[in-house]
Amino acid sequence: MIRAYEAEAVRAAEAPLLASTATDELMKQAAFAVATEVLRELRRLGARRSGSTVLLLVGGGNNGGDALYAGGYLARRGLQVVAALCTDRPHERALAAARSAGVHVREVLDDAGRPRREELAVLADRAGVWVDGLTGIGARGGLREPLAGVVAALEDRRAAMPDEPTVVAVDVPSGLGTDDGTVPGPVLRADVTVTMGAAKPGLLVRPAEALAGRVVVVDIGLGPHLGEPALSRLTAADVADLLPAPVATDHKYTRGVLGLVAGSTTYPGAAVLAAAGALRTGLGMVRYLGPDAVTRLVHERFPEVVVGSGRVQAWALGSGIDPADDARAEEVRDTLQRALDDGVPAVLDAGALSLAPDRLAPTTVLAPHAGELARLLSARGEDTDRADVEAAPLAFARRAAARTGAVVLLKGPTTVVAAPGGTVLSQADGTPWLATAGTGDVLAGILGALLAVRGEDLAAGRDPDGALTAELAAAAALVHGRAGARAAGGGPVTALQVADAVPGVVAALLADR
Ligand SMILES: NC(=O)C1=CN([C@@H]2O[C@H](COP(=O)(O)OP(=O)(O)OC[C@H]3O[C@@H](n4cnc5c(N)ncnc54)[C@H](OP(=O)(O)O)[C@@H]3O)[C@@H](O)[C@H]2O)[C@@H](O)CC1
Ligand SMILES: Nc1ncnc2c1ncn2[C@@H]1O[C@H](COP(=O)(O)OP(=O)(O)O)[C@@H](O)[C@H]1O
Ligand SMILES: [K+]
Repeated sequence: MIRAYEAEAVRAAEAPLLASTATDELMKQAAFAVATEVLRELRRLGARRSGSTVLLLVGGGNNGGDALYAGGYLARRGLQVVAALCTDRPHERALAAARSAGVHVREVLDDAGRPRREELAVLADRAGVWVDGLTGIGARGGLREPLAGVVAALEDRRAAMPDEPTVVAVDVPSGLGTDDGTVPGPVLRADVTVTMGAAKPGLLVRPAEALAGRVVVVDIGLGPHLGEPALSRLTAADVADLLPAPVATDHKYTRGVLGLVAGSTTYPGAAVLAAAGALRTGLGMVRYLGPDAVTRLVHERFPEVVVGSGRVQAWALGSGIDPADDARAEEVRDTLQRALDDGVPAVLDAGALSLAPDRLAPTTVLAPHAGELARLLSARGEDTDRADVEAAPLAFARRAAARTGAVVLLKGPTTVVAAPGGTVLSQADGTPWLATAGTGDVLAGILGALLAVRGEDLAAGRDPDGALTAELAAAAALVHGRAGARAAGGGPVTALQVADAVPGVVAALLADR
């Protein structure tokens, strides 16, 4: 599990260590890790960069201090290091250490405190690696001047350079929304982010995540002082522990039955895709409820699907259902109401999202994409649209979970899962090739199967804050993403191929357990 902590939690965890260690000891550890990554990047880039300069971009806080100490280590290793001071109050001890190690120091603000763009451009052009120590977790809101101007100038320069420099961010790319994952203004995009003590939420959710590059977490001993994470990301090992592996004494009813209300004469394929997702994930049985024509189509592909109602451990509702189709809408509403009354978990996709009552259960999963989430909240009196949700998916997933009392799985290039009890997870296991019609239906099936298989642990009030439900939703996103990547193999993929790749993904996850 990768755990991410907000700035305040990291600060609180640092406090006892700062009190008990020598002056700047933690900062030097952080700086050493930054220097190590710079050297690794230079090695990776090879001879082309070996003679090149390292440029330190130094702001006025401890983040700049990290960069200066790192520059000192690099200068002692024989590298050409230049520090561009973008502040009139650099960290004094770190600056002295950098100078005595041979770092060349340049002030790049004029007397009025504005960036000297030309001087900055010359320094930027000469350097193969930029170390971003402008701001870290101490920054509040979007970057102010002069740092906003410094970043804008550097981004302009980078765009004009034939050979882009490698940017190594200290702790977080400067300007990024560390806690909320937003991009509130100019941000210096990084290739590598060396982050101290623990990951930060903004490094694991979009749109900020996309500007952080490869994230390296440096252990500076905060572990025992950190509490509950603000956000987590499941790894393959975590998902393997959540997955349904049958045992010798199992039979189809002990493994879990999923009830599927999906597909319509307008969108018949959605039923096939959701059934495929569920069956390929592995469960006891799928019971399908839908129009005859759709049932025939499902049976052509999957004769093992059982038709008609009966006892189930979970429901998957809504894929390919038009809420304007009154008869089907009523069927979804009735089924959902019974599930809520009986404490049976359910995943609501597509058409079911707009049919959900105001309050749901923590074992109900809403699975919208950004546009659907905006509609869901708008129907509950909020004035939002898709662009708002895409700019702050973490905040919107949390808000929707709090508003509905359900777990919310917000789909996108990174999938954010928020539970009403506060658990938040984010998964980025897929490929952009998944952006094709029908893959969401497959995901609903995969998640439905996981809810059915773990139905006993979720039944009637057993997951009151939605924490397990949220983990299963995140696990479904990981399995779906990996299946997409595996099936695509670097090229196009269809939704049914994604489902067909799921057994291989499940087998690989279980084999590594
Ligand atoms: N403590 C330690 O020993 C350890 C600390 N560590 C490191 O310290 C970092 C935290 O350091 P920090 O608390 O000094 O804050 P930091 O991120 O440098 O920002 C403050 C500077 O930014 C400025 N600024 C603020 N907001 C701004 C804005 N919107 N736009 C523009 N400027 C803005 C602010 O200016 P001011 O508001 O004072 O005018 C001030 O100059 C952390 O990320 C990690 O790298 C680790 O090495 C572990 C050991
Ligand atoms: N750019 C992307 N990168 C990775 N995964 C994506 C991307 N775009 C969409 N996906 C994934 O593909 C699926 C699309 O689901 P959805 O929007 O419901 O499509 P549909 O309704 O056509 O089935 C989701 O699981 C989503 O996370
Ligand atoms: K930084």
